[in-house]
Amino acid sequence: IVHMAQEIKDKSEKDYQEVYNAIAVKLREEDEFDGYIGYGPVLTRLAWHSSGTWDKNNNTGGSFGGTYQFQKESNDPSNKGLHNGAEFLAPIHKQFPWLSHGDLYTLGGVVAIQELQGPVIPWRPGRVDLPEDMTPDNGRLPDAVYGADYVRNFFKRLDLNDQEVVALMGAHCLGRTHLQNTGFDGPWGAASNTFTNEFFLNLLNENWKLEKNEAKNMQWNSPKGYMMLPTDHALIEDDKYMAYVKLYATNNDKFFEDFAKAFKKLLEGGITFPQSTPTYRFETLDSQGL
Ligand code: HEM
Ligand SMILES: CCOC(=O)c1cnc2ccccc2c1N
Repeated sequence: IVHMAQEIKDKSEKDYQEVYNAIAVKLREEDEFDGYIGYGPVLTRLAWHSSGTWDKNNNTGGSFGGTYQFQKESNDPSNKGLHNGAEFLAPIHKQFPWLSHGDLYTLGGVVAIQELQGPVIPWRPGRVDLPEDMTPDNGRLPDAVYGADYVRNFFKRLDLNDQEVVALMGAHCLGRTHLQNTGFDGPWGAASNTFTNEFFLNLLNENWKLEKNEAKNMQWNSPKGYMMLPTDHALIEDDKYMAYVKLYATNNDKFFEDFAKAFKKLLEGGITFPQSTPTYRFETLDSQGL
């Protein structure tokens, strides 16, 4: 299967910046969601989950077709809680009906990272909605209970290497686990809505203890009230991953640079863009003085 992005001839950078701003203003205004964490983290996870179904071996799934809009995908147990992000974006789709669902879900993640003071994520439009029968099967997203070998093997399907995997996992600086969504919980003074390299500093500096949580899942907890999933902790159990954890803990610019590249690659997996498709680097509200 080839997913050729369509050339959007009648929309300019200004039009897409207008969509960016509409999402960003709504994000700024609706700040009370999830105990004042806001919608940034769940929008980031929605962009990742709508892209993370891709299988490079047969080019099925991925962000192109916007199939998260169909219940077969949004009801995947792996997607529990993400309806909050989709409901947040629904009015944006009404306001800009010309934007495909795939472009909407991925753009939502770009706005979230940038408005939470993360790096600029270059983004290209042209994803085309696919019919419901093209929705990938459930079960393509990763479980949290396994170790480094599982993580490495899982991300091979998304064509992502060790360095890209560690950079991407840095997005776990945002938001929190919710027991009713995934069976993981956290004593949550630590939940953050600012994009930093803190995830890597925590991994290296906290005193982690493996404990069974209220849902009978094992997770790593620290006396200061932080938590890590087993797949998070795996990054300091494996020498190759550990090297990148140390790099990003000590070099925030390098983390931002590598995260931006890897997140773009994740959001574009499986898509062929025509030469003529522009790459947009959006302004944040702050940088526009808005
Ligand atoms: C091995 C790979 C991964 C696993 C097993 C994993 C697992 C999880 C789990 C269990 C949660 C808690 C969800 C909840 O309870 O509501 C979570 C949250 C989150 N994940 Fe991941 N994740 C992975 C990779 C990623 C990647 C690659 C990104 C983005 C680049 C990401 C972004 C997020 C964000 C932003 C949240 C917070 C969501 C919120 O606060 O509602 N994760 N993840
Ligand atoms: C920087 C403080 O946050 C963390 O160390 C951290 C670690 N793993 C997570 C895994 C899933 C969701 C949120 C997570 C999270 N917020």
